[in-house]
Amino acid sequence: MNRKELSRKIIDTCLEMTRLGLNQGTAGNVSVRYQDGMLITPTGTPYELMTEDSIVYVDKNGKHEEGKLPSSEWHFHLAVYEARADVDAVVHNHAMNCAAVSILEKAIPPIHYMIAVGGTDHIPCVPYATFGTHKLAEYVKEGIKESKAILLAHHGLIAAEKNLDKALWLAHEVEVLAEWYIKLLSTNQPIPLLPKEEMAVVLEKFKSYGLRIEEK
Ligand SMILES: C[C@H](O)[C@@H](O)[C@@H](O)C(=O)COP(=O)(O)O
Ligand SMILES: [Zn+2]
Repeated sequence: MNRKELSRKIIDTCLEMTRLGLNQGTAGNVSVRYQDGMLITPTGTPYELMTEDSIVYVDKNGKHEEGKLPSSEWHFHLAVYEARADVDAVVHNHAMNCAAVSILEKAIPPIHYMIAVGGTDHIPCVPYATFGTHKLAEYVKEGIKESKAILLAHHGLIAAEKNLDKALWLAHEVEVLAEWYIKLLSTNQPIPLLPKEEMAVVLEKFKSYGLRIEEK
């Protein structure tokens, strides 16, 4: 895809993220790896007002093109691309249930085998740091090596995948897991978890299982 097509795809992903109920207002941001850096949504801009020209190129050193302001979270988007050569798209949101679990500063444990979507047996939660900081990017860089989906304490979710469709799919799956977890916590009952051995089996199976769509 050329830059214009990728920019359109970024905006469509943002709009779909809101349509799926995974975000609200101007929260969240989306990027794709591009040349030696990335294309990313602009800061503080309602998704429905974005055009292809609004999308900002940021190089691998964090230098952005003139006349445009990238998302305040450009540090952690770059950090994801540095940490993982296997992902080319990043979605960040403040989805209701993911944010709720992140406020508890909890990882989502193996309540259901779909927890394996991130590539490990839980969805980690990285420590809190102020939005838009190097500190937050440092935490993200470590966390994302463990799992393609991570919670940011007192903030929200990051999902990284090979393309935007897959990253959004992952974000949606994790929001469902987070909703189940919040419901389970509210029962005040002990929560049975899948054993490590079973999660190892599922994780192995997931290596050859994936979303069978290629991005258009
Ligand atoms: C304050 C921001 O909303 C922050 O939470 C950031 O993480 C976010 O989600 C949206 O910021 P940008 O509009 O700068 O991408
Ligand atoms: Zn945010």
